Amino acid sequence: MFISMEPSPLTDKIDRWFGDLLDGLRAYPFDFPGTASHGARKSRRKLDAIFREELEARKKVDRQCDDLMGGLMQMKDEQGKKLSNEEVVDNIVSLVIAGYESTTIAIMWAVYHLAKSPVVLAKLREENIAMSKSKGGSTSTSLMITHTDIPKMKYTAKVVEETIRMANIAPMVHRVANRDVEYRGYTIPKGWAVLVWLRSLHTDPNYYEDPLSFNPNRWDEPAKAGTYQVFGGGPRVCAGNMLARLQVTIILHHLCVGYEWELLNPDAEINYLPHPRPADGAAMAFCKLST
Ligand code: HEM
Repeated sequence: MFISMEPSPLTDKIDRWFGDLLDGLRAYPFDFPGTASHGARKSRRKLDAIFREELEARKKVDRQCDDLMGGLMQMKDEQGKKLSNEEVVDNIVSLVIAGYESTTIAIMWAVYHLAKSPVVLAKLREENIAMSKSKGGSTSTSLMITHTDIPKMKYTAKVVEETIRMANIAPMVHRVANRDVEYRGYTIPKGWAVLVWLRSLHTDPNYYEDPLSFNPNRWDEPAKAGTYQVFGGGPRVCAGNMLARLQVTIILHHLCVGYEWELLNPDAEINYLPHPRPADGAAMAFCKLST
């Protein structure tokens, strides 16, 4: 998908290097052997080398592939200028981390919460089966949903939003104070790095009643201004936020119309860094829904 590689021992290594990179992203930035940050930098260099080698090989024989690297190689700005090698590689690494891991985790949490919330799942299934039938599908056969169907799936949208709130996939964002800022009697001096702890916003009972319960109905009303920043905010707000919502919606449609599932370890411990996920990776058993 990213560079059209078949699964191999090398792709396993690439997976591990991306894992190291993620570990370092949310760790203290201490760059000496044994730290997560040091490991992340080493793995980043290995990823760069692999992607650069592939890029140069493609350029040498003018090979065009229908994958992310191929798309980035073709991109031009308004002046017709293409991306440099470094920009192609940086974009691949960023998109895997920002756009692939994040959505995968959102989908995992959606399925996790639904497994624990049969009433919500039943309501979600009802809406999605009705949508499927209206398009000529049967109770257990989902059809392709399109951009005209999605705005009609009001309950599904609430399930997606509640999943993303609860998941806190990006528990914090990084900022630098561009002026002295007074906050609750403290001064944050200009130039200081700041961690904005988004997770605490989304789990604050002042803003979300019973914040740790999975309750899509809370989205009957929009969140209070400034209290919902799952995709960050300002000019650097997540570039893929609508795509992420779309991906979770589509996969939930197909899963809830066609399948049922259960968590194998519903009480598994949750790890919060670098991304929140159950310690067992959310092991589940799926089976096709009987008609
Ligand atoms: C549920 C899934 C996702 C979550 C929770 C998420 C969250 C975030 C957050 C919190 C930021 C930082 C924003 C800030 O600093 O204010 C961000 C940045 C970004 N995200 Fe996402 N994201 C998701 C999916 C995606 C997808 C699917 C893509 C693209 C395919 C994507 C691309 C990006 C990019 C390119 C940035 C950097 C934007 C910039 O610095 O200008 N994200 N995301």
